[in-house]
Amino acid sequence: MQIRFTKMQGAGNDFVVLDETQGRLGLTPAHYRLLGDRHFGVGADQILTVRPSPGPGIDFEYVIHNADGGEVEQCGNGARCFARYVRDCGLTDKDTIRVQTRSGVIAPQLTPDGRVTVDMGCPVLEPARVPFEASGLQPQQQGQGQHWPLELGNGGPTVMVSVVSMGNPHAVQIVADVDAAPVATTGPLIEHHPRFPQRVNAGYMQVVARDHIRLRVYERGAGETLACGTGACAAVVAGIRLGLLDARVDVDTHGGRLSIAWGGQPTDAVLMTGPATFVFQGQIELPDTL
Ligand SMILES: N[C@H](CCC[C@H](N)C(=O)O)C(=O)O
Repeated sequence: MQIRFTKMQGAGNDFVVLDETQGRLGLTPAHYRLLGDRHFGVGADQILTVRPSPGPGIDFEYVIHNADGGEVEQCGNGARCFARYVRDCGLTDKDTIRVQTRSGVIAPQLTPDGRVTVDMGCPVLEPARVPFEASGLQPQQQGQGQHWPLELGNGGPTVMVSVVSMGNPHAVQIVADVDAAPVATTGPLIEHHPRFPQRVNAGYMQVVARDHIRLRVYERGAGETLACGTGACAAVVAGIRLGLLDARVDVDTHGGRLSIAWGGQPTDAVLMTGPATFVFQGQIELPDTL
């Protein structure tokens, strides 16, 4: 079957965007893996699918699959590209759209400077709802936040992580220098750690100032990406709760800068602002069955 797609990127986190507003494509996890494959397919960190509104007050449905083919709850950089896509393709003329995701409704807003601001909703801070199995662990309390000891097994190190969900799970650790952080070795160990029954995105945050961090993320189902929007949100929420950051923070990633704002209360929404860029359109021949 021939599939038309649009390639987009947000701060270097790259996506294949599929349009199912006129009907379902009927893809399987193996199809999503092939689309994400950088040698045998198009290549992307995630595959984003646009679907029609599921009901009143909602403009679209937004479905996200990681490069490993698994469907996930949320993707922040993808939300900005989603908004850019539906506007540029004429699927909407709104500046602010309401989008149903697996983890709730988010509201991307196209801004005059060409960036996109997304109300990402409220963070989830209770460990059990991240989900993180904390039984038998004693956290180190710091400010309003906690550092949880995570033994990486096989004689590996014990790292201290803060756990936050933005609809998807994040484990954030503070490092002195992100460039020296062992992302490639400890990232997979954290992603697959048994205390995260849904696996987890592993964030490495260097605090530069109270309004500026550097961040790398080893993403669940995709490996290290050039930027992670929900990871930036989770890192800023963790840093504010630990008393290390103020309410507005610039997050520098290898792919570009994201700006995050959070008021500090669990009922406050996290606002993420960043770029959303069209790269190219194309079509690909996929096997009918995979
Ligand atoms: N890998 C993530 C999904 C994509 C998140 C990231 N690309 C973003 O911009 O938020 C997960 O499995 O939860």
